[in-house]
Amino acid sequence: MPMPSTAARGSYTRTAFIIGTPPMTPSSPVSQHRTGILDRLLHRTNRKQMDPSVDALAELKALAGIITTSIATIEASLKENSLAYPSPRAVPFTPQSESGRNIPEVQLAGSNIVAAASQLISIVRPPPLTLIAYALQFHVSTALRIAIIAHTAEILRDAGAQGKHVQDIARPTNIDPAKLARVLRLLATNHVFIEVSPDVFATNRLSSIFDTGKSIEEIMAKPGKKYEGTIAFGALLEHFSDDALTSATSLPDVIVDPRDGLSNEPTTTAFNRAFKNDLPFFEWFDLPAQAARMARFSIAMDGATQMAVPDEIVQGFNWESYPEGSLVVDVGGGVGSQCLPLAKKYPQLSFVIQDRAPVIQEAVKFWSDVLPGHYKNGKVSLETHDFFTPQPVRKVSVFLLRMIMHDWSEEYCVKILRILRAVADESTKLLLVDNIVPYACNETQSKDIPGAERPLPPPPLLPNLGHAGIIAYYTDLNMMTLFNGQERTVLQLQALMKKSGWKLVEVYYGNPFSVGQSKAIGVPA
Ligand SMILES: C[S@@+](CC[C@H](N)C(=O)[O-])C[C@H]1O[C@@H](n2cnc3c(N)ncnc32)[C@H](O)[C@@H]1O
Repeated sequence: MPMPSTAARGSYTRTAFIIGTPPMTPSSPVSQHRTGILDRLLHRTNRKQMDPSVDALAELKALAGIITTSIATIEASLKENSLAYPSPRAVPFTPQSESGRNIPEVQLAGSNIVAAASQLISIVRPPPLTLIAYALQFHVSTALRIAIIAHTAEILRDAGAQGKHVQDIARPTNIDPAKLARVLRLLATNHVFIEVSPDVFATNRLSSIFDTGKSIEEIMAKPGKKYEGTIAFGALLEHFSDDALTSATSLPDVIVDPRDGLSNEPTTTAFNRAFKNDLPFFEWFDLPAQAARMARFSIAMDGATQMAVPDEIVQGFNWESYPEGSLVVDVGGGVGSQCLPLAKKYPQLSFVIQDRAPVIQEAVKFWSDVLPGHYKNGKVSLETHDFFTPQPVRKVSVFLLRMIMHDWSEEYCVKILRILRAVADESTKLLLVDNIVPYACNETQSKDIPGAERPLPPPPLLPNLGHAGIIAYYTDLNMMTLFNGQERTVLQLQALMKKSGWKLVEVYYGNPFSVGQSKAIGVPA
């Protein structure tokens, strides 16, 4: 057995020191025991490293090669399209200013780079540090929320590249400047904001995303109305870093609970445990005490739509084939923001947007504002409807359900889909828009479903493109946390449709960075 190197032992000792454990002395029994464990671990590692098929340097070179080739692809494609790649310092972020990044081959090359770079980091950084960084990642989430509720992006908007001293950033909200500086420094270290000089921060492309465009005076004058009338991506980030993060802290306890861990009910979730209630998440939103959260969530869903690749909802489905008067029913449609690009691009379509009463109230405001003509002339109807009760609309061309299946466990999804199947005509299509999560390994069982087979990325990248698609795996656990729901694989979607009287006929994954916009198309079985 080869012995562990002293360098390796040294790095372990240094790590122990960093995380607050007393440094080990070679003579102490505790240190001998720990070193023994470490030795065994290292022996295993060394054995693996001696395996000729696991050559870390070759892997690093292959990953670096993928990055270099991908950058060359981006450069050539941008030149051909006479577009620029958005600089991380170009502010503000707008979906329109992303045209360079949105060219399909640039997206693909970009996703290869993200996958390769994060895989490369996982090889290069000492393993204990990588795991510590993962375990402490929740601080990035809390720091984001603090920066948002301190209105930092708005305060820094006009300061440009020079930035502002943290004393001035903290003043409007009376936050302790020393604490805010530490929060912003963590974010700047993650490339959100720039620390221009000690304690002086400037906004950048990433932080400008949660700038509402309002003045700090306007925000402070109307507390609780910050997101009204804006592209409110901050509302989405706040939902994640508040409702979801608080709930997620209870997930480990719920999973090991002998009763709740085996339940798929929407009332036994980590969210229920963390917020001490037994209501499904959306019913809890209806409580008067949660009105602000509920309003924030509706706005968040709209923000998610507006920041997505423009018109992603339009892609991967044959909308243009539907004649005048064809009816799209958006089931659990929220305020209906995903129907807006469809209504604009396909004026022949009519829409019924169904949701719970409080959401429909928000939807009335939304449509009166964004497309009042459609709302007044009945091209868009807004309807309070519980999707667990019989569907009132007939002669439906498309049942659209975006980010609905992922909120529910299988039993509930089957109920929702059977109700729609009961009123479907032969030509009715079921359009499920959600994340479709690939396995982290190669999978060939779904290859006969049109659109499901995808080219494998170049080795040694993971078959699911690793970090390039990580958000779907985060949202999968988010769904488990809040609803006992889940993001599904293509095979799981196929099974779901089969159980509820539909047949999965086509899948569209969308662009490699797509979030929640993949499509599974069903027809009556
Ligand atoms: C994740 S949001 C998606 C909203 C919208 N489809 C979108 O993509 O923006 C889920 C929606 O389901 C709605 N919902 C939850 N339970 C419902 C029910 N029983 N009947 C109708 N809508 C419901 C919620 O109010 C919420 O608007």
